[in-house]
Amino acid sequence: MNILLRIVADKRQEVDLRKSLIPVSQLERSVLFNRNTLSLALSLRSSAIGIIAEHKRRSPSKNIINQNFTVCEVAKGYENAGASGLSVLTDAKYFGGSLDDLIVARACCNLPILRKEFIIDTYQITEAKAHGADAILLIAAILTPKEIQHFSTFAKQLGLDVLLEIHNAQELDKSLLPSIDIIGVNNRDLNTFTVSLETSKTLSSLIPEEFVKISESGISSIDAVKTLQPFGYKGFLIGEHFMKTDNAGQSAKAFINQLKK
Ligand SMILES: O=P(O)(O)OC[C@@H](O)[C@@H](O)c1c[nH]c2ccccc12
Repeated sequence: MNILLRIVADKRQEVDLRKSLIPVSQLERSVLFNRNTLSLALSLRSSAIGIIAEHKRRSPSKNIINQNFTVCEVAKGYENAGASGLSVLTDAKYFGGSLDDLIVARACCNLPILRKEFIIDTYQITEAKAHGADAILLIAAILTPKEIQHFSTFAKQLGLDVLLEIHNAQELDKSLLPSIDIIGVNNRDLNTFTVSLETSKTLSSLIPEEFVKISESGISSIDAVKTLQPFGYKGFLIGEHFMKTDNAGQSAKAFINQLKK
C-alpha cells in the first residue's frame, strides 16, 4: 500500500475513535469554536511576500526534523518574523503533531492558522475550529469531487478559509469551486516524496485568477521564491527550511527580510 493510502486508512480509524470520545455538540460549545476567525486568504492577498511558515517536528520523508522547540516559541517567532500565516501539523502518527499544538499556537500568536491535516470527515473541520484554526487543508488526491464540495462548503459555513492542495492537472479539474479560497500546488509528490518546483511552474497557468495561488513544499531558498513569483504565486508554504535550524523564528525572519530587499 502506498504511504498516502496508509495515512488515510489510519486516519479513518483515528477519526472514528475521536468521534466516539468527544461528540460534535461538545466541540461546538467550546470557547474557541465560538470566536471570530481570521482570513488566511486575505492575509496573503494583502502581503507583498506571503510566507506561510509551518510547525513540523517530523515527516515520513525526513523522519526527525526538530523536536527541540516549543510550539509557542515557534508561533511567536514566525509572527515576529513577519509571516502571513502559520501552518500547524496536527497528525500525530506520521508528523508528531497534535490538536494541543493548535491550541497552544492559537494562544501564542495572532496569525491566521492553518490546520495541516489529512481531512476525510467534517468532524475534523469542526475540531479545527474548536482548537483555534482559521483555515483548513483539503488534499485533492485523497478526496472525491463530491467530498471536496461538501467539506469546503461546510468549512465556509464555519467561517474557515479553505486551502485546496493539488499535485497535477486532473486534481485541479475536480477542485475549481467557489467555496475554495486558496489553491496550493504541492511540489512534493505525496506518494514518492520527490520534490520539483517545476510542478508549480507547470500548473500555475491552469489556476484561474480568482483563487489565491500558493506553492508548497521543498522551498529552501530566496531564489526559489523569486523564481515562482512571476508565475503568480502569492504565498509560499515553508516548513523544513525553518524548522531544521536551531531557531525557526530567526531563520524565517532572515528569509523574509532578504525577500523584502
Ligand atoms: O517542509 P517543507 O518541504 O517546506 O513543506 C511544507 C509543507 O508544504 C508540507 O509539510 C506539506 C504540504 N502538503 C502536505 C500535506 C500533508 C502533510 C504535509 C504537507
